[in-house]
Amino acid sequence: MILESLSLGNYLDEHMSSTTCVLRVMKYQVPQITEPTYTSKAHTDKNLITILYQNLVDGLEVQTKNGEWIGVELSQDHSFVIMIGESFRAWTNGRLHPPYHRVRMTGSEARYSAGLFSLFKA
Ligand SMILES: O=C(O)CCC(=O)C(=O)O
Ligand SMILES: [Fe+2]
Repeated sequence: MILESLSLGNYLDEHMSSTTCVLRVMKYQVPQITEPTYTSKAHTDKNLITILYQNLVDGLEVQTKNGEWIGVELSQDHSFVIMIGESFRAWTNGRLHPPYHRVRMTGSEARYSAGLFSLFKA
């Protein structure tokens, strides 16, 4: 869909055959202090596209263009967040921008998330 919107639909097969995916499951421990803690530093992903799933405990924050951090609120419990990474920015000659994001932990429950990271084959 992204490629089609950039009139790059003809490159879809080439794209699919030159990329691979890594699935990573993450656990964020309950913070030891009562204030909210940032358990992942603000970053952009370096791969092509990331598909994220967070299980029950929210915490993902994304930075807007004017520098404001907003918590990602999903419309339904079992929704996915899709973000592009730096490789996709390079691949589209800077037409799309990967978002800075981080994870903010509050409360008393550990947080689990799963990320499917697509990247160019080595
Ligand atoms: O756990 C999350 O929701 C975000 C993880 C993340 O940003 C990453 O692994 O690059
Ligand atoms: Fe990330």
